[in-house]
Amino acid sequence: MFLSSVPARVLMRRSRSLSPCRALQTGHGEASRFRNLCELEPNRSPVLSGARASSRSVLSEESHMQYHQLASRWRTSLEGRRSSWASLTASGRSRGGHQSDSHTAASASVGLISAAALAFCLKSDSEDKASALLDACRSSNTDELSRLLSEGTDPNTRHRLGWTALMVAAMNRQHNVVKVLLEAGADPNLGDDFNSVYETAREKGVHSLEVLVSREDEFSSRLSSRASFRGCSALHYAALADDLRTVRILLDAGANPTLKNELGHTPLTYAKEGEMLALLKESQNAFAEAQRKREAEERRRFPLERRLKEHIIGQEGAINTVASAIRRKENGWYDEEHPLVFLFLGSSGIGKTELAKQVARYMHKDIKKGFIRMDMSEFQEKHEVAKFIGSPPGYVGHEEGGQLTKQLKQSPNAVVLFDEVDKAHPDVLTIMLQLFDEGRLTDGKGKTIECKDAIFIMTSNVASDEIAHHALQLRQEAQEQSRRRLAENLEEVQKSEITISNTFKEQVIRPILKGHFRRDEFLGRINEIVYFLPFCHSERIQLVSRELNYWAKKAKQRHNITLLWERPVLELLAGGYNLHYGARSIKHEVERRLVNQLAAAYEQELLPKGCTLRLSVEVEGGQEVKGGGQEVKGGGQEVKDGGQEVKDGGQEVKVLRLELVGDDSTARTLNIRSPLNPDDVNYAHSRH
Ligand SMILES: Nc1ncnc2c1ncn2[C@@H]1O[C@H](COP(=O)(O)OP(=O)(O)OP(=O)(O)O)[C@@H](O)[C@H]1O
Repeated sequence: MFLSSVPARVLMRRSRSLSPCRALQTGHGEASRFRNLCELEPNRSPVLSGARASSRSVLSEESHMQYHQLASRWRTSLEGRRSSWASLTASGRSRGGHQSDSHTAASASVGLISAAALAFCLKSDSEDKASALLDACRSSNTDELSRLLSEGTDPNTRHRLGWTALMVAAMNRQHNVVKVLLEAGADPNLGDDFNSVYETAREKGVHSLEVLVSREDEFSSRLSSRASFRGCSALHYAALADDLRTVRILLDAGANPTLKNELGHTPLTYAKEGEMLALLKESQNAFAEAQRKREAEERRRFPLERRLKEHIIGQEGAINTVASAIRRKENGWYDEEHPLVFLFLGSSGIGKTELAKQVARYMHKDIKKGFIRMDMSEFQEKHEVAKFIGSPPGYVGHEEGGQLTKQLKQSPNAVVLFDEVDKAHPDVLTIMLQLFDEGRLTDGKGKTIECKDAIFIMTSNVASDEIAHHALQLRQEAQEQSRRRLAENLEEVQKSEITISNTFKEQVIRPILKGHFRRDEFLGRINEIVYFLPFCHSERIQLVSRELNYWAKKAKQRHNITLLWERPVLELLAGGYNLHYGARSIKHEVERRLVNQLAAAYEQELLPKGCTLRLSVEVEGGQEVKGGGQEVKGGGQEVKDGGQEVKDGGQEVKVLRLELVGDDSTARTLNIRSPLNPDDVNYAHSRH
């Protein structure tokens, strides 16, 4: 069945004359430069001489016979389909403006078909233009190219198999075409999506011969069918084509010579000796230096601490420790033989994972590739070691590889999070120790992955109660000290950073860690133990604020509803804080008290589109708690940990009320019925 989709031209191909790229392969021992690009065929250049890559080499004699028979059928059927569409389109066009009344019913159905045909035509028109543009690039038809561009055809047009027009021009040494495309706004730094012929055929679900023929006819016949070209830029292709002029034009237009393709090679790897090599080397160094300076300047102007604080509330000590260690690494003040290793300690939901993610986002713009997360509770049993780094040959799962090694192989400089490391089996810890010590890891297949540039972050809740208790104690002492000094603003005292003492670390935390991990050398390989503290009152208020802003944005975007609130609302919701669940308890409290009500009100159609809702706090029984935007002092009203209601004097229960604000600023309390009890009209005033 597959064979029927093979174009006839596959069968008609003749050998091509020797390409000008032959020198690349034969001259001056250059072939070794290209070796890595041909992973599947070592020692062969991705640039071939003559027709070596032609489909003939793929086609066996037997297949030839089959194709001869099947190709004519395939062509007839395709042509049949094309002509029926063409006649449909023609009838659709000729009918326009000439419809007679007597044919209304018939023409309605024909009109429908015409519309479909027209849509088909419009789509195929833009596809035609794209393919005409690619053709014009390959044949150096600059007049046709300019015409197509002036008609609005995208200069970054891609072939359906992945390459761009600029790549076609660069590979075919068409420097005039390259110039026209760049002037029209073509991006010189786009990467090719084309893999090898076989991989691309698999990914696109088409026959490999069809891919091979397209690649040869519509891109270049001088490239290996087996090598992977994914990630190659126009500059890579210009270097492969040994076209110095095009390389210069691309560099002048801002092409990045440090861009690596999927095999990790810059264009320089594919340059022959001489002027091209010197030019690419020089521009690669200059580009890297300029980039380094830009990044250093950006780091100075916008330090890591500031970036982290934009996303993380509180945890100043943790942020400063991590940012300092990363600054040492970035500026070359670190031990290059070992990767950076952190242990994040603290209770649940206080930002350990969030900080690791933000570090990954800072180090690698692409967080998907730059962040690896391993849930260590999945490696509690001895036999689960195999899942971690892969099974040895002959064992089940050998082919699959290990969860860690598979990901590390793809990004050896990633930020790796080992969540709940205390749950891992001691044998897994032994592997981690080797990883931290040597900066490399050998997988089940015996392949070694170098990862000295990775950053490893372990998290654990071990000793979290002790840390939380110690922090609360320190805060209380700071408050009392402040009171003694007759400090007016207790909020400031709460905000001020408290520092975990070395005595506490050595005398309380270290023995707990030692008792748990049982290995001094494991703890010895950790560069920094980072302490995460429970949130103080002002931080809880910030967490609530952030959460409310999140929901207000959603309400606006989804339902055009404006949410307004004042300080007592923040205080009320901050009361839901639970020491053991951290920021998660605040999220939960906002959902429980506010979002549930909003959803019920919406369902009961109490929220007109574009309305304004004011949130307020009411003491059960009817009296509103006035905030008036005034600061409520943190020390005055104690907010209890443990998710209990805020009670004043142990009697009053405060509830969240939703009011609809009219155009004349009058407010009307919403009567939301309990979803569980439709008759309960006092839902808004009852506790959930
Ligand atoms: N300090 C913080 N600042 C802002 N958001 C936070 C902070 N701490 C936690 N959060 C939010 O709370 C949620 C849980 O946080 P996170 O995953 O970082 O917790 P954790 O400390 O790693 O806890 P666990 O040990 O349970 O994994 C996340 O949505 C996160 O954005």
